[in-house]
Amino acid sequence: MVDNNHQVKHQQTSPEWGPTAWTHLSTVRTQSPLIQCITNFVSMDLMANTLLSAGASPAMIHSLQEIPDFTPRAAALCVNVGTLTAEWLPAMRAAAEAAGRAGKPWVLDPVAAGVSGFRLEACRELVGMRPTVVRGNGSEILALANASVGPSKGVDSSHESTDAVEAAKSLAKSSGCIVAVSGAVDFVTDGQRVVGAQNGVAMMQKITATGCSVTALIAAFVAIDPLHAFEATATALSIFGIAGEIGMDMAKGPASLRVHLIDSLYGLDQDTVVRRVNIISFS
Ligand SMILES: Nc1ncnc2c1ncn2[C@@H]1O[C@H](COP(=O)(O)OP(=O)(O)OP(=O)(O)O)[C@@H](O)[C@H]1O
Ligand SMILES: Cc1ncsc1CCO
Ligand SMILES: [Mg+2]
Repeated sequence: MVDNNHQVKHQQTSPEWGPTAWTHLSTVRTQSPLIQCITNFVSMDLMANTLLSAGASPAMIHSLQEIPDFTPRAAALCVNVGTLTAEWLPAMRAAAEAAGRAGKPWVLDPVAAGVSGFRLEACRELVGMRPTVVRGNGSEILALANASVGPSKGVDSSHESTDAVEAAKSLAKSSGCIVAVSGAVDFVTDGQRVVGAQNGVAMMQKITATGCSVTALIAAFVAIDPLHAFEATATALSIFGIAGEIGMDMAKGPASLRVHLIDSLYGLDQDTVVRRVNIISFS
């Protein structure tokens, strides 16, 4: 499907993705799903504001003591290991378990999965608890799929997303999760099907926590369409990318893109979404 020169073969476009993406976004706006986020200190602000501007309701609630009461009431859970410590891991486990028991979807962001044995083991344990979706950058998905700690740039990717498509497929097959790899093309796979969302701008990589934030947006989309997690993951990635594209027209650099991205996500209308969604199938 993707050869060594990163040339994608057997592409197929589907006219249904635009209307599906609009249905997902407008349903998030009308239902305003409550999304529990256990996330890193860097991403809390952008993640919460991304969810709010999309119409969802974020709650950064991470204490172990509150999980039994709170997690079953959330529409979905987002777990992000960006600033992981041994003290935070029990809350992540407990929330994942509580979401699973309540039948609520949950999404894992395996930030910097390959930088240490501690982090890799924690991520692999969480993947074993069967998140609905795992979303990482190329290096993170490769580290998880290969169970390898290796030289890396930390939280940033040193791989293209195309480098990790086969790893994503094998991780999806072995875990039973939907796996998404972000980058110039955001790939989504269930182990069989692969689609690529081709929206977004490169400058989004220069804003910390855009990846974390799109993972939370995936949680919101999956919350309102849990039976179609594959599709909801692809449309969330595409919508976030479109917000970045429109935001970029007004931005002077990363700081102003961060502001305009949020404003653009808030202001997206049906015509713009249907016209700009660029998701293709590889089969
Ligand atoms: N070259 C690119 N062109 C277009 N969009 C991109 C590009 N690189 C990244 N993006 C977009 O930027 C967002 C973040 O993706 P990225 O792969 O940088 O995540 P990440 O490394 O996990 O980020 P972080 O850890 O800072 O949250 C995604 O929406 C992705 O589609
Ligand atoms: C920069 C950074 N360090 C730990 S988490 C995080 C946010 C992007 O993943
Ligand atoms: Mg990340």
